[in-house]
Amino acid sequence: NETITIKGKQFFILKIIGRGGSSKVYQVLDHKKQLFAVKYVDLEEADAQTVESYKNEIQHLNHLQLYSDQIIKLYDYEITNSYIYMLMECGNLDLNTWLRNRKTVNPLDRKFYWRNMLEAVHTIHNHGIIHSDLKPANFVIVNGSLKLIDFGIANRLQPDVTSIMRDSQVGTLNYMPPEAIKDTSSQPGKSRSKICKKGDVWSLGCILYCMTYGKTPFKSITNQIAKLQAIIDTSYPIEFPDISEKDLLDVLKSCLVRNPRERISLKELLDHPYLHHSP
Ligand SMILES: CN1CCC(Oc2ccc(-c3[nH]nc4cccc(OCC5CCCCC5)c34)cc2)CC1
Repeated sequence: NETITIKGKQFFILKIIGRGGSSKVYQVLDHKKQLFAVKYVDLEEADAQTVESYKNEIQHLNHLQLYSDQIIKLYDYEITNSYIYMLMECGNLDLNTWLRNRKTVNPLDRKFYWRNMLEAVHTIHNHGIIHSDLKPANFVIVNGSLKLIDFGIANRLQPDVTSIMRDSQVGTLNYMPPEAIKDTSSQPGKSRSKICKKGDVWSLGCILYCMTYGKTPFKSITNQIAKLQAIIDTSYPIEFPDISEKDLLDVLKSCLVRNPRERISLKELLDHPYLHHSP
């Protein structure tokens, strides 16, 4: 069986969890049979800017360990000119897979997971990080609670079409905020518009919408251009079928406001009755 050595410690590969363009995530065991996730990044093809973005993500992940349990644990890492190894906490399941496997989400799980997501994103915002590409695949369930596994800082290494991380929802538009689509200031391609924290609130709202209604607000529009148009079209109404949890309905309507200035803030979401009142 294959092994990986990080800072002199040997790990036994159990299986591959996911793979991207030049990155792979393995489930491994150490000599004490403790389970870990190891993220491997091949830097041979990476340009200096990409290497820099990975180092930046690792520095932030390493620093934010101290601030919240809802950030995935990073135990150690090894960076050379040709590869990166990150030794991380291993979860049971990513939220995207978990959502895909179930029709409905029970209200208690939904509220608990919402609290976890808010805490994780509040933590990165407090340290000046705006994810700007939040989706269920960025969260993993570890012993029943959700943890954020990446900050959207590291460039998406050019995914070779064959092994694109199919479960990681790379490139989905279903969680994209209107202002990111309309934002003409950022030059096309490379730099996603990280214009403001409210964009992450819209994406989180789309995740909660999916946990409430079983699909994201614009899921039914399959044509990508039509989908982008609907997201920015204020005359295209987002449907909010009536539900018994009125606080939840208010959270959804407050997150999915197209004007970022009128959209609820993360701070207000943390104080919202949905998190504090029983059912
Ligand atoms: C489809 N199948 C996949 C494996 C398994 O789900 C996961 C298990 C562990 C994890 C994980 N833990 N720590 C992790 C630390 C970093 C990255 C991680 O994943 C990355 C990427 C893997 C593909 C799905 C999106 C996240 C990490 C994540 C998914 C069961 C479902």
